[in-house]
Amino acid sequence: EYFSSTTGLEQLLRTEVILLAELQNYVNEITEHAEMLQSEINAIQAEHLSAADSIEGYLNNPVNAFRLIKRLHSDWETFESNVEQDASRKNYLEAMARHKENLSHPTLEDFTGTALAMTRLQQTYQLDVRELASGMLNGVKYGAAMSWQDCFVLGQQLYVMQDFNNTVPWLQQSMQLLVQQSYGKESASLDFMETVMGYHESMGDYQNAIHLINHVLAVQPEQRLHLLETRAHLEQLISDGVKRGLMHEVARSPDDYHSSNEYHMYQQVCREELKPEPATQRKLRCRLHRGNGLRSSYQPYRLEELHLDPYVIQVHDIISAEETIVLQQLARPELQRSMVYSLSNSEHISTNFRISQGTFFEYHEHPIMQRMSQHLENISGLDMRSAEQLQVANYGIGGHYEPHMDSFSENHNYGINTYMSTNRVATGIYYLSNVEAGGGTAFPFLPLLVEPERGSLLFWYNLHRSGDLDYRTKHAGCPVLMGSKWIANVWIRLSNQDHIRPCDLQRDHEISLPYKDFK
Ligand SMILES: O=C(O)CCC(=O)C(=O)O
Ligand SMILES: [Fe+2]
Repeated sequence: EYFSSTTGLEQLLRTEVILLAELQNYVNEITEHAEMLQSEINAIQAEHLSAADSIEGYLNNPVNAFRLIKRLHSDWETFESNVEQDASRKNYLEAMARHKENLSHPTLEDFTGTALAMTRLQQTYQLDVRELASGMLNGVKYGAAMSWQDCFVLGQQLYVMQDFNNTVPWLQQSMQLLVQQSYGKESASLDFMETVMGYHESMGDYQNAIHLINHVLAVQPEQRLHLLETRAHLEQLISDGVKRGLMHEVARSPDDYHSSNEYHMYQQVCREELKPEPATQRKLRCRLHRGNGLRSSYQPYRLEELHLDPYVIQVHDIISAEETIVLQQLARPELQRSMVYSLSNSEHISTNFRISQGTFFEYHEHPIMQRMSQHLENISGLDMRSAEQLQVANYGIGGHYEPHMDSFSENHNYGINTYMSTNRVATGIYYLSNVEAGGGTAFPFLPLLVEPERGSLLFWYNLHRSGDLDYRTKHAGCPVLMGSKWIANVWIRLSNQDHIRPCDLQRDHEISLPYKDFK
């Protein structure tokens, strides 16, 4: 699977390099062949030119007579067998068949995933389709523009995925680009345009369907008479005010999580439209923290409070840039599509609400990992023997993790009885990269956005002191708009932590209950 991380895309780029070389090879071969045939043509034409002066005189020459007969008797046959034996086409197709077997190729799921990622980015960051298609983001040119075909194929894929709300703007964008660009006038292009017209028609976008018909008719008025009828029909629908078609029919069902207030707030936090109140921020401090005295040989930590209740901190410059790169390199070959635990069927599944790739390590596998664990112990005082394995994860463009709790719900079945059968009291996220745009960690209820900062650690408690879930700590990874996001997750279990974070006899969980079923 390629769309869920940047490392997957690197493989696809390598595939394309090889395919490109193969096609170049084919073009070189046919060019060489064509050049050889051209020189034969030129030579024979030169003969004819000299014959044209005096045909009789030319043919009276026995050498010329011999050469003409020889050419027609054998040379032309040679040309034919030459063309027949030209293996370049066959070689190319065979090579391509081999490449299809051996090289990385995106699947339909990748294609669907990447189309979905585009609309996710568009919606979360409220991007203008026109700007996005022109290769601009927030007024900055970031890459090549999309062609009208690119926009159409994206629209078509969204149509297939029945995301009709998002289909329309992409089809319309493709229309707009089409009328600006010069387009092919050959029949195949016009056929394609008719197909595109059909999409507009079934969406109920009659105006644009007519627009396309006019384009096609301007080029081939006689051959495409059937379009006159379609156009008259569409014009009638418009003048009757008929609003039919998929774009008028589908409204997203209101119980979809993506229409909820909570999801809306999450997206606002990702866009930095929703921020903590100045009054709560004023109480926050930055300080140097010596750690809990366990390993005083470390430099004091540069600790920044991000929220007091629930307690969320970011500790800056804990691991070096070089160390973050080492961790990425160790993880790269092991990455797998990230899974989430499904309560309903008690197994790990891949879903669209978490799109990233990840892998797990034991802390003793590498000294950097061991130090990461020690730092967390030093900063929080928690017993790291109760930590889960280190999870390194990578998010590609559009990769995200929708709002969720890291702690397990009250009715979670832990199975066998070890430290793993207690809840996740705290979470630590080491950021192993910066992210060029988007990709922050969002807490919609606080409402807080933490920007990934290479080498820093984000830490918070998921549970109240009573051990109850603190629903305010619901959080998410905003979609990566530009760049590649690397993190390392540490989940610390409640087992053995009593001496550090004594549980409260008063249940202090009421304060977060309103967020439990926030919709
Ligand atoms: O990517 C992020 O910023 C958050 C990741 C996260 O919440 C998780 O992996 O549980
Ligand atoms: Fe999480």
